[in-house]
Amino acid sequence: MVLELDHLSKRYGGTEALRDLTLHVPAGSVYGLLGPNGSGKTTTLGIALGVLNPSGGTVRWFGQALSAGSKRRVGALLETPNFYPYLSARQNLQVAAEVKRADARRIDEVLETVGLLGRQHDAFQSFSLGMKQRLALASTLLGQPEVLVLDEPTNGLDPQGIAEVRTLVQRLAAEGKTIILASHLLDEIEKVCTHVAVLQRGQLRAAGPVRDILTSADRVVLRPGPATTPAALTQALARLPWVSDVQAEADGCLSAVLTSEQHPAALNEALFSQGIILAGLELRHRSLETQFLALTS
Ligand SMILES: Nc1ncnc2c1ncn2[C@@H]1O[C@H](COP(=O)(O)OP(=O)(O)OP(=O)(O)O)[C@@H](O)[C@H]1O
Repeated sequence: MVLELDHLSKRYGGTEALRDLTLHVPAGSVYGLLGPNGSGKTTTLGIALGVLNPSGGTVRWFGQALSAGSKRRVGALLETPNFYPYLSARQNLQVAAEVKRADARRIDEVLETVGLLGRQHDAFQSFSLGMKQRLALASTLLGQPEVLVLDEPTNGLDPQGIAEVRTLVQRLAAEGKTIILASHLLDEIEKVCTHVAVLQRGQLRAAGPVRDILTSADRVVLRPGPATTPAALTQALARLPWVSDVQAEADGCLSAVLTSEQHPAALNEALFSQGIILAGLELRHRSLETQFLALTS
């Protein structure tokens, strides 16, 4: 595991910002921390990075307690950092390289990575918010971190800026970096993350691969044919181990959840072989919003 947070708690006076939070980030994952404002994402990242002290619990990076050595392997972007408005992108990175004691010869490479090589001589103040955010990422990349920690990296960006930052995150992940990303946007988590932890009021609601947490709950709605009673259909469904959570719907219909490998057509076939003829079969996608609300309600 790249990062192991175990039983973290955090109190700010009377506010309990985190309660018994345990989450483990596998190497190579793009790990999303998803939750509404105030759910404890920033607090979690702050504790992980050692800028906030937890009230309880432990933080381990690469299997060890946080140290100067492990900090060097982690790059963080918690808020848009201050660059010099009149200096160019390149000049700002030169300053950053000096502050971080990073190799200034890597400036071309990081500018290329974030797609700003062509704008390297333009003043920071002329940049769009998305470009500013990409320059911030470039600055973080100067230290060649293995892990990137990003807090709401697309906040305040227009759709194009959002798309640029997302593409960049995906590109960095493809290069093998582990990325930990806090966001209140489901859509963002679904588009870029492999794993997600859902936080609500400082508590973990669910965690695991995005596919399991956010998209496994599509339901199939079955309308029995004229010769089939709902009871017979229920019995037939009970014989299929890959069908779960059968529920009655309006108009004598039933709905159920299939394991992710199974296609609705296979269900139709399996029921037909038991002598059940359906008058209708329809896949009902639960919107991510509905799933998120269900997780956090
Ligand atoms: N310095 C502080 N003093 C007191 N309370 C705080 C402090 N920082 C955070 N909190 C509280 O802790 C809780 C979690 O806040 P946190 O910023 O971690 O949430 P978040 O999910 O990152 O939300 P946001 O996206 O709004 O930053 C909130 O109730 C917040 O008001």
